[in-house]
Amino acid sequence: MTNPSFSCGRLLAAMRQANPLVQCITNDVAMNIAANVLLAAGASPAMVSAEEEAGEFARIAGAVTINIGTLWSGGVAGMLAAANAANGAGKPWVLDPVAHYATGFRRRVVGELMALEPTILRGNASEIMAMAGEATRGQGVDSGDSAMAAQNAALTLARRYGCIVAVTGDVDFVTDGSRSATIEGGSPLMPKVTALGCALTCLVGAFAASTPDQPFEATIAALALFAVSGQDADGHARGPGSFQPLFLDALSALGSDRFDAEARITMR
Ligand SMILES: Nc1ncnc2c1ncn2[C@@H]1O[C@H](COP(=O)(O)OP(=O)(O)O)[C@@H](O)[C@H]1O
Ligand SMILES: Cc1ncsc1CCOP(=O)(O)O
Ligand SMILES: [Mg+2]
Repeated sequence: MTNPSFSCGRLLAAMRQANPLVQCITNDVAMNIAANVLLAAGASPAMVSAEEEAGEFARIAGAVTINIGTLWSGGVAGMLAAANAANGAGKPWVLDPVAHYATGFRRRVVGELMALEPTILRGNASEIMAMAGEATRGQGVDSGDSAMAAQNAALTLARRYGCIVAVTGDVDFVTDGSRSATIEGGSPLMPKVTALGCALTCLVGAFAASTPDQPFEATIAALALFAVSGQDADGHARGPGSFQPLFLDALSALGSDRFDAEARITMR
């Protein structure tokens, strides 16, 4: 167990300097908070999902993120077009398989998207465990499992699909199948604010866009930024309602030096 050999503060500074354009194909619940999270952190979000333009836009974006939270049949072609275009242009893309275990439609679409080999898969513990074929206690979009319990599933998926897997919860876990890291921090109020996980998936896209050669490190930095900012907001929040604006303020206020000092990352 060691400290990371890279600086999250430097990755944050690089991301802010690049102000990367991130194409977010996300769900109807997450649209607003995800865009605000990216703006507060220092990236440039664009919610572009229609079949007619999703592929064309992916070629000019720095990264694409795809989230199936409010899946409907008319949305699938745009997701596939964006993922294919990202692959064709050598851009990283991130998949968030929200509640994929709940219905056959979701399972089928996630299967089609996984076949296109996302750079990074980000889900809560129940989603990651179910994707590896394990029994879970997830209920709809909410996890019923701890991220610690999902570590083996994350390793299995990273090796099977050759991607980075990020599983979030009270403690986050990131792996590329050989290297792994845990990230501590955050707040118990975070799962009480809807779509924060979806917003985090978009933020992973922002870091991957500015550091495309290091998707493992980029993913850790994004999760650590949420962990430190969540902890900062928790100290002042009175509940989930006041937490959300405090969290946006904390994301934008965090400087690189304090980020490096406060991030609790352990390489395993
Ligand atoms: N009990 C908790 N304590 C601290 N942070 C948490 C807790 N649960 C979730 N988080 C944080 O909330 C964010 C969203 O994660 P999660 O709730 O697992 O995703 P989702 O919203 O997709 O279910 C992550 O940054 C995660 O670390
Ligand atoms: C409530 C809800 N219903 C469909 S998507 C969604 C948001 C889920 O957000 P998260 O996965 O970040 O909890
Ligand atoms: Mg989620």
